Amino acid sequence: MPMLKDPSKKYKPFPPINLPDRQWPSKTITKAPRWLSTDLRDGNQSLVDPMDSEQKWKYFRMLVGLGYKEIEISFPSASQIDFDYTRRLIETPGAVPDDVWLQVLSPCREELILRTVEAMKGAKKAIIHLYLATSACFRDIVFGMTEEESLALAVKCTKLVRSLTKDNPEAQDTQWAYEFSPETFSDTRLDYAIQICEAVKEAWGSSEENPIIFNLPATVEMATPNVYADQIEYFSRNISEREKVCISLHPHNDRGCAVAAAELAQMGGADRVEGCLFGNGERTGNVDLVTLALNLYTQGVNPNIDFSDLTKVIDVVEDLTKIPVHARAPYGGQLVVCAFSGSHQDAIKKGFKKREDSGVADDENWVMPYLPLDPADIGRTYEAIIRVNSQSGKGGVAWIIQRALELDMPRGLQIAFSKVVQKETEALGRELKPREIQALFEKEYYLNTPSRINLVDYEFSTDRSASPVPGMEKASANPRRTFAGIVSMDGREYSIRGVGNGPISSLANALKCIGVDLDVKDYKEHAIGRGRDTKAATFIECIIGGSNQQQTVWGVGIHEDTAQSSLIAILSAASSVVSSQPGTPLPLKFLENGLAPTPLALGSPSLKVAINGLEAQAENLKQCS
Ligand SMILES: CC(=O)SCCNC(=O)CCNC(=O)[C@H](O)C(C)(C)COP(=O)(O)OP(=O)(O)OC[C@H]1O[C@@H](n2cnc3c(N)ncnc32)[C@H](O)[C@@H]1OP(=O)(O)O
Ligand SMILES: CC(C)C(=O)C(=O)O
Repeated sequence: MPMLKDPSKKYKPFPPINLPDRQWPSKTITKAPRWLSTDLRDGNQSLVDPMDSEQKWKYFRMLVGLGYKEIEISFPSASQIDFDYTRRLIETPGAVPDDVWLQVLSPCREELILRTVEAMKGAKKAIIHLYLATSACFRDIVFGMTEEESLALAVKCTKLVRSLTKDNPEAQDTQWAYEFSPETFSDTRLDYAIQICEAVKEAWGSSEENPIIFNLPATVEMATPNVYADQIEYFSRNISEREKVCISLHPHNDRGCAVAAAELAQMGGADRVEGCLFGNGERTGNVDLVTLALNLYTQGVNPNIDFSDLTKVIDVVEDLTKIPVHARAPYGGQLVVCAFSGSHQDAIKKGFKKREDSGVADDENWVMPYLPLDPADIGRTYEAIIRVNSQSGKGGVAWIIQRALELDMPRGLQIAFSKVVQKETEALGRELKPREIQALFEKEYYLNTPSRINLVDYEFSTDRSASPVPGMEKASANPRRTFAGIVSMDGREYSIRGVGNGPISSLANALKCIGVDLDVKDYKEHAIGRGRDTKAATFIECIIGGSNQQQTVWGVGIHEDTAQSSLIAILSAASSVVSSQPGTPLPLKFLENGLAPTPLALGSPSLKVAINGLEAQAENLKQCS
């Protein structure tokens, strides 16, 4: 049957709560609640294959390590596995830290309560948790009980627990606490929920030091989160001896709003939250404890749970539950601290740069586009933050090169190299990993890969008498440099010579001897590292081709010596020219015959050479051998 055109006959809207003076909307959460992890009970009971004792043991250790102090470990009357596991925890010395409460669940059935309490014998701190559904729907359909009958059963079972625990002279080594859940609370007539809890409180005998826990579950999430907040505030304002009561939340996620419901309901007065890591649990799950904790953290509130190594937590949870954490799960998802798209990457890169430049300490003032949390705080690396596919732009690519090689690429090089990356991602039809991008960069600019053209030997000489510009008198202000050296290209060696007003231009001019006609347009350098290990990184932008078909070519050089780094950058650009242009290098017969032929004269004059004038150009041609 298709979806109904008019669903209003089948589904009724949840009635609003009459609480005109509600206070919670103007409250903020300023401290962490008491947390109860029910991963090993509600989480476990909803797994295809519930955990065995060994797996529960491992999970428990992780929860303790994360900082949980109240852990619902089992439903001991359900299975021998759960019973034995409970015993093992209690009987193994040191397994349960002194400040951790073990909680176990039982229905309101005498024989099951007896078994449950028996399972907890000898525990240091034990919470016995009984549940009984109180909504009309459950009372009618499941139990066939009136409100009065349900109340009487809850009181009777509470008294039984009391007699077996805190009133039992033989059980005085244990510190007992009691939790009662009017299951389906959020669908229960509110005054009845309060009435049954009052009766249970009376039966248990609560105190301020050890308050009774009323766990008020949204067993099935049926309304918007504000309704749950109203229900909790109403309960909190109307239950007697509020100081002797701990109000606990247990939201399920049927409408996808469990986190919001838990947060608003804390504003409504709740003290404690029950849930599971990554929202495991019945159907759509219990409320996600990771999200709740890290939501608090990003508001500057310490959640008292340590998710510094969230990836490890994910590994353990996935391994034991056999349920993968969704790639987009808040905080934990594989994709949530990373950006693929160009404008996001650009903003994040600028954000990190600004943060670095401002010198702000790691634990201070997080202001970052697109990232509500510093990924480093939950153990995530930069590799996870920016990932590159065909949707990415220059910013993301530059970020990866910056992190991998410490190179601060000039904008023009970023644009040029991101086109190379784009081509590769499109050709492969997939994301490129940082290592692949680094390798592509090194190959493209001949870093760590043999360059087509290499310097074998060279020297510079300075001619202070020569005027760089014909007719200029004061030549010594701008001395001319001559590069003379041997380069190897594709296994052959050539002697080349060139004149310019600096090392870069003289080498660039000398390269004309082997048919590489490039003009230096821009030059940038910066230091890499500090102290003795400092290196220089040089980026040179060159122009090739005649005025009609000019192209930009980039060269990159890295060397301990700044001058060498510049020369390497020129050779890197020259190698790209040689590789990209058919017909280059020049036919060897020209080279072997000495002077370079016409193609040299056709290239556009370099800026430097233009200043030097045609005379220098002619001189360069003469230098080639
Ligand atoms: C919302 C929650 O998550 S509640 C926790 C749910 N977790 C589990 O159920 C996991 C463990 N459960 C089990 O192992 C079993 O269901 C047991 C041991 C509790 C009971 O097993 P069984 O006796 O075989 O009964 P069954 O599984 O069919 O449960 C239904 C019975 O429990 C009753 N029941 C359900 N909830 C409660 C309750 N809170 N108090 C008393 N009785 C209850 C039902 O009315 C029904 O009784 P009926 O058979 O007289 O009609
Ligand atoms: C036992 C109760 C607390 C429960 O799991 C629920 O209502 O979802």
